[in-house]
Amino acid sequence: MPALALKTKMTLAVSLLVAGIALFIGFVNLFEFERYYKKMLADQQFLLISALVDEIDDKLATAQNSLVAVSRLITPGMISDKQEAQHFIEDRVGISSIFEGGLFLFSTTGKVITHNTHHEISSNNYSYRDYFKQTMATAKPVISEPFLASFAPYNPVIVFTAPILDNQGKVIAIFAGVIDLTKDNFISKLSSIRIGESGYLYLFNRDRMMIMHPDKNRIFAKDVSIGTNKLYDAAMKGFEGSGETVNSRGTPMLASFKSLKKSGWILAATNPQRQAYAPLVAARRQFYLLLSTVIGMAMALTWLLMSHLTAPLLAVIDHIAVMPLKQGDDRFLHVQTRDEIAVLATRFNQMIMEFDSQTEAAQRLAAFKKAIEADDSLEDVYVRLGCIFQQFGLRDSLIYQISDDQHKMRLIYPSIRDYEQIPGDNVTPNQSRLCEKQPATDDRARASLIFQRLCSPFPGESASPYHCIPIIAGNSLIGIARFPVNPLAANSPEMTRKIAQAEQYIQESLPVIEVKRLLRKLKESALTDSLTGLHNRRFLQEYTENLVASMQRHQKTIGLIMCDLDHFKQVNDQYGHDVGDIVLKKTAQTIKKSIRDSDLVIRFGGEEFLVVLLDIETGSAAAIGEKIRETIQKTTFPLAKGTLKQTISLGISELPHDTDRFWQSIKFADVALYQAKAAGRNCVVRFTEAMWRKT
Ligand SMILES: Nc1nc2c(ncn2[C@@H]2O[C@H](COP(=O)(O)OP(=O)(O)OP(=O)(O)O)[C@@H](O)[C@H]2O)c(=O)[nH]1
Repeated sequence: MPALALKTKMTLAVSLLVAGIALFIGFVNLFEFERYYKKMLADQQFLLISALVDEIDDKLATAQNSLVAVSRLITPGMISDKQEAQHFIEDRVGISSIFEGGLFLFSTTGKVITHNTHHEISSNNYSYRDYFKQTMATAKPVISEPFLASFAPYNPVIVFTAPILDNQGKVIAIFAGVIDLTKDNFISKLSSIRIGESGYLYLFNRDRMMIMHPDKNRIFAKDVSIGTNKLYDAAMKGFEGSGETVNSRGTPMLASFKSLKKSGWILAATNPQRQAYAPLVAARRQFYLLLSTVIGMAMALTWLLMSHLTAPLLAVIDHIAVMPLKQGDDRFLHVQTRDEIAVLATRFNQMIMEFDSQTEAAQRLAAFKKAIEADDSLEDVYVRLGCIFQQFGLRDSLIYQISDDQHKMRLIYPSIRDYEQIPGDNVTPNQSRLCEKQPATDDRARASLIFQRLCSPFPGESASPYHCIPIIAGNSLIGIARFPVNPLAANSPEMTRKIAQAEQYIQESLPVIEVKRLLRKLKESALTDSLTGLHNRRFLQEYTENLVASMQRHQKTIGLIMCDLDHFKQVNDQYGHDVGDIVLKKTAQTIKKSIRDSDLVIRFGGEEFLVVLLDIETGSAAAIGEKIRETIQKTTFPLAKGTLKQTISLGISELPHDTDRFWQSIKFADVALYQAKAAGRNCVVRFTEAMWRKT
């Protein structure tokens, strides 16, 4: 099925609706009208023949009564005197006009005594005729069935009889009047009556014989055989009324039947349905014409209306089609209507705004990712995350970093320098019930790491709860972001949205955080001596210079002590390398313990350690060196069997006293160490300029 426009669909729908309603109403009315019209027509037709039947019955009765009245004037003398009878009949002008077929006086034997016709019929005997027999038998007036006269021109006739009785009531003669059906009289007149254009009347008797018919040839015919005309058959059985039927010639007719009282004959009026119902056909045609006009107008009106109504919608469609070419405010829809199309336009505009805000959010997120990738340190990333949370409106958010062993958490945002008293710093994660890391033994437990719900405050914090988002890298909890919330609005849509945003930024940061963590670890391992855990020479190169420069800016004194175990080769040779390693580790720990935490100990070479003393009293480095030497000397190194004693030689220099150049100062300490070795080892030698000149 082809795709139809909304306008077409609506037009079709409305037209169908109008057509349906119009058809329903029209057909109901038309049906009622047709029913009423047909009934009215049938009733009228029946009324007409009823009136005619009454008239014919009246006429027959009048004719018969007139005949009987005249018959009473006939005397027995007239019956025996043919001459007198002849005069009597000829004088009966009035009755002759009714019985224009002739007046007859019959003897009781059926002989014609006299008559007033011009035919020679006196010798005929009519005792065989039914009307004669019946009159003689009943001594009552009779109207005969039609029959052909026995004299020329042998016309169809009806005979009325009136018996002439003697004093005893015995029939002594019969007076008869003949009605010639071919002549102009009240019966033959029926054939000239027309119903409408081609409807007509006919008269038939109970023998199915046609008495009167417009078609003269059918008079006396018995040509309506049983079954050819159902109403005709019904009339034979006594039906009186009107109805539709098909006549013996196969034409559908509206026919009415009514029988005459006097003779029992049946008068029929029949009218071809085609003609009788012609007004109905015209009405039906009018109806179809009207219906087509109404549907046509409905279609045209609907089309116009829909064109008007869908115009804004089409404008919306056109606008959307060229949307990719538009920019800025041009992308928004402006609809003047206040209907669903306006709602559609509003939703569309909202969608664009939503799209814009999402694009902006995506761009912000992309910019954020770029920024954190460029950040130097992990701390910078966390600080940037914290700033973003502030931008979302998540004020006073906190970000904790979890130690690798998962036992300590340290506040990393806001900077500890700004908020030193914030509770939670160095609180173990376990102390906050909901922030604790679940053991990642199975998938469910792992999933439980990704929770996001209200945290109870840490011990010592105010009672206000937090939303908590764990920061998880791999299977490890590496941080926790906490957002203080108003308990009443903890789960408000606004808060949920902000937390979801924070969650998204954390998720997007995770790869960068992870990479930076790995890099840091890598770097730390590169700067650390794996045997002793001390910083190595590379660390010295990368970091110490800055530190020393800062000290110099603040005019602080830095002491450098170069330490070297005495005869260490022998330890290796005598006890093996493993023991040598143990000695080195313990020496490192011993040196570290002998100085301040803020001082640095570097594994400078194989069995060589460089101690960098920060911010010392000028000239005090040698004393610290001496302290180290003494401590080493007193230290007992345990062996598998027995113990080992070890001494150490130390060379001292001071910055800026000896030189203001760091690496040169190290060199001076090394020169002093050389002097200590030369002096017999297990001693501390302070660098002097003379030593430098010697080398
Ligand atoms: N076990 C062990 N030995 C090391 C390590 N690094 C350097 N050494 C050894 O330290 C010894 C240093 O020997 P030397 O430079 O001859 O000096 P010394 O034997 O201490 O003698 P003096 O310094 O002159 O007192 C060498 O035998 C190195 O193999 C280490 O990491 N472990």
